[in-house]
Amino acid sequence: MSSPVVSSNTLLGALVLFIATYVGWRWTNLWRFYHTLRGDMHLVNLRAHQKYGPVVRTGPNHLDLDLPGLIKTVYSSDGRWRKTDFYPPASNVMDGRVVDNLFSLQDPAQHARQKRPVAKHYSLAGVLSLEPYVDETIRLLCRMLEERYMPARSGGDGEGETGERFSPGFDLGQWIKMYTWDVIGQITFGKHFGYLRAGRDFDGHLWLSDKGADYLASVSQIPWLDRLIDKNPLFPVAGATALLGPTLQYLEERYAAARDDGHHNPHDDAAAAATTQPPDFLDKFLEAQREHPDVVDRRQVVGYLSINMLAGADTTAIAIKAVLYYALRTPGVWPKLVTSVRAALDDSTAEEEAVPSPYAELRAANRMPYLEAVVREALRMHPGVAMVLPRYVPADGLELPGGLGVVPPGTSVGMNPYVLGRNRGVWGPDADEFRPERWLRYGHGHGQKEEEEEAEDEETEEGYAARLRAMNNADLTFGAGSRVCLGKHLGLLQVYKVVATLVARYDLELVDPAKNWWVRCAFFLRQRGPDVRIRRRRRG
Ligand code: HEM
Repeated sequence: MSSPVVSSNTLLGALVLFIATYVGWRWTNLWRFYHTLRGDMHLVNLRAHQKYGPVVRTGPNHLDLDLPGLIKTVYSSDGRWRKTDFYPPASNVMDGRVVDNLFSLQDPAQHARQKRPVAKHYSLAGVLSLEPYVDETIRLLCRMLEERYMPARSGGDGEGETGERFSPGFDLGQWIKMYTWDVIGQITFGKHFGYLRAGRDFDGHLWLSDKGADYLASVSQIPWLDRLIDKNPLFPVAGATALLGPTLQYLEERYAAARDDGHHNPHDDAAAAATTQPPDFLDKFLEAQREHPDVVDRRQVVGYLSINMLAGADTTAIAIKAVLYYALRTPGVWPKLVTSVRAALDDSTAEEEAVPSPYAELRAANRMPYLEAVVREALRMHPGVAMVLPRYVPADGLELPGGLGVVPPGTSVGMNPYVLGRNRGVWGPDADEFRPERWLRYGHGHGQKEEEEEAEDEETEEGYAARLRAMNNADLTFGAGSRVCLGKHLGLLQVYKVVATLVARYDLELVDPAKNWWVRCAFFLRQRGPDVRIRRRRRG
């Protein structure tokens, strides 16, 4: 649905209608600030919609919408729906100057200019070139888990064919977080940060990234606060900028290495021939600097690097943890996932040092439809980003459906992926249930609502395509339009490969299936856990 052209008189009338219609009045941005500090904004948004309907006022100039039909309008690619002042706090300060990044930029022209030199590196083809880095990190994750929780095979103690018991319980989620951070270090700088090897957050950076998210999510509700704190030119108090510390350090190291011996510089033919490592993101960004000197300077390279850290590691960890948590605790799902993944993969995946087949091969051939369904369902139930993604209404206003009125230009409107994921109009009365089958074709061996419905309830191909389209159209997990997530392919590659590897190699169970996990919404919907027990896969 596109926005209608509205005359100024109509707009005045619309404004009155607007004021009269909306419930859930909020005269100050402070309550959003408060709930962001509390970490329950996703639930507050959801309950508000359950109580007041699809349009809720959440501040003097803010409207929160639960209208999937408007996603294509509000998150369009036409450059008219600008990101609001919510975003600039995510910029960093370097050498006393504010450095914008692809996430924080508001101006569409500047954003397009900054995105052009690097977009191809985040395409599926670009990301596949980084797959060896992901594989290497998955191997390291497995090695560390085995050393710590599955020491040498004992055999013959009556505990099954491999003779192995389940380990004591531990927080697998923390290992997943260390895995995604090490992947980001590896693909960005060609070097793990070292969390997996250390088995802990040895430099406090993972903790710092959580605190950075807490800071950003809350000051972004009252953006001038950030200008007093992080962006204060006189007395800066590090906010988002603190996250840049390790990035700058690695950047300096890599600049120095490139200067000293040309190591791993893809433009140095001798060095390129001597290394089997594919170029990492820093190589690619430095190449962008050479190719587009008018757009990319050294600060810009830091902007690109910082976004990988800021947007790429925690979101991916959240997704993987959600997949494991929901699949393990929902009756019937884990055994089905295990059967389908193990059937699709070569048995050698369970062996030492192995990771599943190339990502493109697995997904293109749709060899693991149930894993695909589980991932999509986990992202619906627990999206990595669970706050409203706000945009300014452009000059011609926004007509709401169902006679709800016209929203005046300049109003901040947006939708929350978490709320959209529970919209009963799209997902049905079981929207709160984790049911991967909803992503599959009913009646084809894996997709029926109830087993007994299978025979009479075969879904046609067209029917399934239409249903899938409706679900895809309501999905804001990765944002949409010109500001859609740049790292979607990269994130999903990491999710699929690590989950498939864990399922293929190990038996897993939750320590306490009845226990709900700890969740906190600070833009990212981060969790603690899942706490699991693990053992090597049993044969037979
Ligand atoms: C499963 C993992 C991920 C999820 C769920 C996710 C989610 C999102 C969402 C919802 C947005 C839109 C935010 C908005 O409109 O306010 C976004 C933007 C973005 N994401 Fe991701 N993300 C993931 C992984 C990644 C990775 C791995 C990277 C890069 C290494 C990345 C880089 C970005 C960037 C650069 C943007 C801003 C795009 C722009 O405005 O042009 N993301 N992400």
